Amino acid sequence: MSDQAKTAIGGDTLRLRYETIEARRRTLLVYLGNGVASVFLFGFGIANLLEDRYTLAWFSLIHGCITLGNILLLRVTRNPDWASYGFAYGLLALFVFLTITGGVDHTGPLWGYPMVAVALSILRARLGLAIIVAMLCIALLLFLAPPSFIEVAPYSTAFKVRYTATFLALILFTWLHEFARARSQAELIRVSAQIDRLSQTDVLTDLPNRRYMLERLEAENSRYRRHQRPYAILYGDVDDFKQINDRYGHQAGDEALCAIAQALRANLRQHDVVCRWGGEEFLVLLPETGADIALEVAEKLRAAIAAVDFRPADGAHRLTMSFGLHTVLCQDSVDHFIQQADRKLYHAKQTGKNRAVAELATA
Ligand SMILES: Nc1nc2c(ncn2[C@@H]2O[C@H](COP(=O)(O)OP(=O)(O)OP(=O)(O)O)[C@@H](O)[C@H]2O)c(=O)[nH]1
Repeated sequence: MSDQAKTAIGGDTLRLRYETIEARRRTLLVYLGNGVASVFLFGFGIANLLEDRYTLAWFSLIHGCITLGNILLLRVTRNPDWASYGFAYGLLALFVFLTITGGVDHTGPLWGYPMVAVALSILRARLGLAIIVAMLCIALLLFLAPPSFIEVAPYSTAFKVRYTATFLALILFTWLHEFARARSQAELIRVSAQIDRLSQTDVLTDLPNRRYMLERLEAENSRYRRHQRPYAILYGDVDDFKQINDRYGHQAGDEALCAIAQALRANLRQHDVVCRWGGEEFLVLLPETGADIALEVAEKLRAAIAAVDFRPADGAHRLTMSFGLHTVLCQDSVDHFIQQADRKLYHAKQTGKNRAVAELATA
């Protein structure tokens, strides 16, 4: 298949689709994560205020404001990345604070565990893992810091050792999970792209098939509705193809179709699309092309097919092809335009074959 068709049919489209879904999922999670964090932080803040724990209270309330700010930022920028950075900062700051003060009855660092899950589901995998590793490093530094440098809640040595070990295990399993998930996701995209490509490709000629062409035609037709830029459809049919099958066999017929497909592809621009429409019929879409150029292209293709050096087993056969071409200059359905091209093709067959017909006689 041509490079042009490969990029269109290949994994890029699927990857793009996947990234759009992923961006939507992240936006939703950033809203949700910041929303839940705001509720918790304001709740903690008020509870701590009522119990006269002012440092904890103000810290919670300030970070509650930061998470609310993240929600506003996301609404304004529509970019989940900025709000994610704000959220990552909030998580880290909250973790540092809870570890230093010990929270309620020295249970503060335990909030690190749910934070791991939250960081991974809301932040991108790489940023999420970086935040988790940063949390562990911060916890270690605070556990080891001399009291003269910073006063940290008095955790027992047994707690520090077990906390570090369990946090390390959590990081390891989280990383393994993330690694396996990323790999299977990449594989899924690859296989889906392959299936997508196969479902839109003609097995014999490796050209795009009718299904793919119909999608492209619909897209081109909607573009016409928006911008009124003309486009052209060439309907090509190999002349006396039955004779090739009858004289040289079906295999030679298949080879002729492949040679024709190659010649058509080689004589079109990068953004034109050619497909095997069915049997010995081919359809060409010429985007943003007026009637004069379309006729020139049809003539060029006709001449290119006539010049194909096709030599079946014990003989030589001159391949020729007839074309009906229709330039879209008004709004109607794709089916209607194909029918118009088909009528002109019929006329080309009736008037001697090996020709391109752009207009039907009005008389
Ligand atoms: N080898 C081969 N033959 C095919 C394939 N698809 C369709 N055909 C044959 O193509 C032939 C088309 O014959 P017709 O519709 O009579 O057309 P034609 O002989 O080209 O005559 P005109 O269109 O009037 O020039 C039929 O014999 C089909 O069996 C294919 O994939 N491989």
